[in-house]
Amino acid sequence: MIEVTHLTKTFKDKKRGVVRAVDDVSFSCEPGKIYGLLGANGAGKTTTLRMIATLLKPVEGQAIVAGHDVVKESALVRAKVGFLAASTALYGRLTAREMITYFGELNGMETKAIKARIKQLADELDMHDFLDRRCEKFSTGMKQKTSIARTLVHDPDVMIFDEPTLGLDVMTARAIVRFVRQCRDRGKTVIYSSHVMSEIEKLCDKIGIIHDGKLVAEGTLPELQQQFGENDMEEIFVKAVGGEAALQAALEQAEKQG
Ligand SMILES: Nc1ncnc2c1ncn2[C@@H]1O[C@H](COP(=O)(O)OP(=O)(O)OP(=O)(O)O)[C@@H](O)[C@H]1O
Repeated sequence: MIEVTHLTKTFKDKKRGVVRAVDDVSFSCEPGKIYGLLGANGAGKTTTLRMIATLLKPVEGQAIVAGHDVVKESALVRAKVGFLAASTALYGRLTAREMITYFGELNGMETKAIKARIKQLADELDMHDFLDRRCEKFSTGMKQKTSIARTLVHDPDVMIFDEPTLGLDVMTARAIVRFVRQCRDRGKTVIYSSHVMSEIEKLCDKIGIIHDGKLVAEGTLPELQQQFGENDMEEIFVKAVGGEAALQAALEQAEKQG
């Protein structure tokens, strides 16, 4: 279970002054459900997820993850969370199996449990062909699958995926979406961030639209369709963020920041 209340994060930026990257965001996600966080570049998705995963401290508000406070009980939260970030890195000289094993050991797992878990992950993510090859020669898709496996080797209750299909071909993206669905079906609490509308639409039980640090709309797909009087997720999204001009302005701002 994840319960986020009034979560806020500010950054001091030389050019822009104080940036409210995440501004009074509240939402919750139950076990066996996928919460989709949808937002344009710079909307505040990664900052929100980094706070939930204990990598950043909120300036206000609270996040309770698997029963523990992310600030006061960060070690307990970390043991229960797997966070796949865009920056999740691999050591090129290790094979995928060595890499996953290493992270299993870091998580205090026993050899037998690691072996069984690698087999399960390799089956689910279709990794057997490259498990014993070095990561340095991997395609983007192979790297991403290995990153997912090493992030989730300890089979955490809470799984956070930050734009997991970014830059992947259709087949690899589909394999990853299928895998995320399996995690949900096994009772995991899943947060999935993306700016790919179709993925969010198909995958998520509840959708939160984040814009300029604020959660501007939330609901199941039918609820959002009813609220905005639109069937198409893209139209819902554009309406929720205040129209095309507001979206364009936010994207230009994000581009300037690089
Ligand atoms: N360390 C930082 N210092 C200053 N500003 C930051 C920092 N990290 C994030 N920001 C700013 O906070 C805002 C939200 O960024 P964030 O990375 O959370 O957005 P995002 O929705 O994940 O975007 P993207 O899809 O581009 O990854 C942006 O304005 C960004 O420039």
